[in-house]
Amino acid sequence: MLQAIVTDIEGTTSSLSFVHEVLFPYAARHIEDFVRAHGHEPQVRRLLDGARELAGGNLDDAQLVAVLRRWMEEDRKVGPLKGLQGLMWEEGYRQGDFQGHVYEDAARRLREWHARGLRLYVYSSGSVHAQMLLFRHTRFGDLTPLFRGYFDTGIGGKKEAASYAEIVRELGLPAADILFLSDVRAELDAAAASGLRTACLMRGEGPAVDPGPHPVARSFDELSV
Ligand SMILES: CSCCC(=O)C(=O)COP(=O)(O)O
Ligand SMILES: [Mg+2]
Repeated sequence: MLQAIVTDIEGTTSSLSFVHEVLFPYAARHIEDFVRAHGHEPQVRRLLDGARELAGGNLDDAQLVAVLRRWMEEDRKVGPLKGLQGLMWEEGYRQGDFQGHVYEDAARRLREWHARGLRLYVYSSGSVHAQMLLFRHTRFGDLTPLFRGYFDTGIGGKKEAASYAEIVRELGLPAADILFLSDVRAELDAAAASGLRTACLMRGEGPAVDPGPHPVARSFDELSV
């Protein structure tokens, strides 16, 4: 029996264009000022040090900013970058520069599934902080009360079966009672390898994906839940 749903964000609950045309450019524009203004704060310093270590060099902050901008262009899913992006987006949400994009069908079905007692979780490469900000500031209001928990790459990469095995362990449910939703075939393959049910969201944005053996839905309305 289905007991829990774990959902991806970009391309699944939310549009690719919001992430790539609003969030990423906002962070790229603000990174330099952000590092100058907040680089001395322990949380930001830790993330910058983590990025410097990953970059493998003895870089000063200006060089590091250039590396972080390149990583954003390459859509690198690395923890320190994702952590810094979340902190920068916080200001954007607070100032009303943008709202978190969530498809209408996703907001409605998440509410319905929550009311039916299904346990809902998020698993995204964006930091947990960034995930909560997005769902807190939507045109449908604050959706964060719908979710029991949030996972980011701290638990492992989204294309690795071990990450889903760890999520199953944390949820304390049989893997077969958990449905994972994503628009990325490799993520769905990894979840299926750990025994989760899967469904591939194909919302018609971006290049068409080969869903392989995964059931396909064009919106949350087409999911058999
Ligand atoms: C958490 S909001 C921003 C999404 C993001 O930064 C990202 O990299 C998208 O990753 P996803 O795993 O949701 O495809
Ligand atoms: Mg996605």
